[in-house]
Amino acid sequence: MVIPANTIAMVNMWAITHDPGIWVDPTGFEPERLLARTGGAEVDVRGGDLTLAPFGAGRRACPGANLGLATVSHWVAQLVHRFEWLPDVARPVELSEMLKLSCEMKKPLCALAVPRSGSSTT
Ligand code: HEM
Repeated sequence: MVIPANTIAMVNMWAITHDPGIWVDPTGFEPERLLARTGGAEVDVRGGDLTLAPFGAGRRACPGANLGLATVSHWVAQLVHRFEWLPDVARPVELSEMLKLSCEMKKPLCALAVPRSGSSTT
């Protein structure tokens, strides 16, 4: 195969992360599949394992990966700790996807965040 000069080539991460040859039930929402302690796979998300590379890999991999992992974990922990999350009946969760430059949710994810009693929201 000849790839013409100046072609912009992109890795199809969606196809890799939905490959049934790698993932059991690839479209199922099972975050625990990535936790070794719950029987999931031990995946190096920092680019050492191309079955899942949210920060890219190789020379141009994300230099902010460690900061990203620390801050996102912190935000999620704070949001779960400080709020109770309830479904928004007017806007139910719909997991359909839409392919743009990256894969996005077709409909925005909406939920009601209710401060937990005794928890300061500042
Ligand atoms: C969860 C958070 C983050 C995710 C998922 C993410 C993901 C990515 C991805 C996929 C790339 C492209 C890698 C490639 O081309 O192979 C990238 C590049 C990059 N990221 Fe991040 N990133 C995150 C946080 C950050 C943070 C916190 C910083 C800076 C403080 C940062 C700075 C950069 C820079 C400068 C590049 C370009 C690297 C280059 O082209 O050489 N990222 N990121």
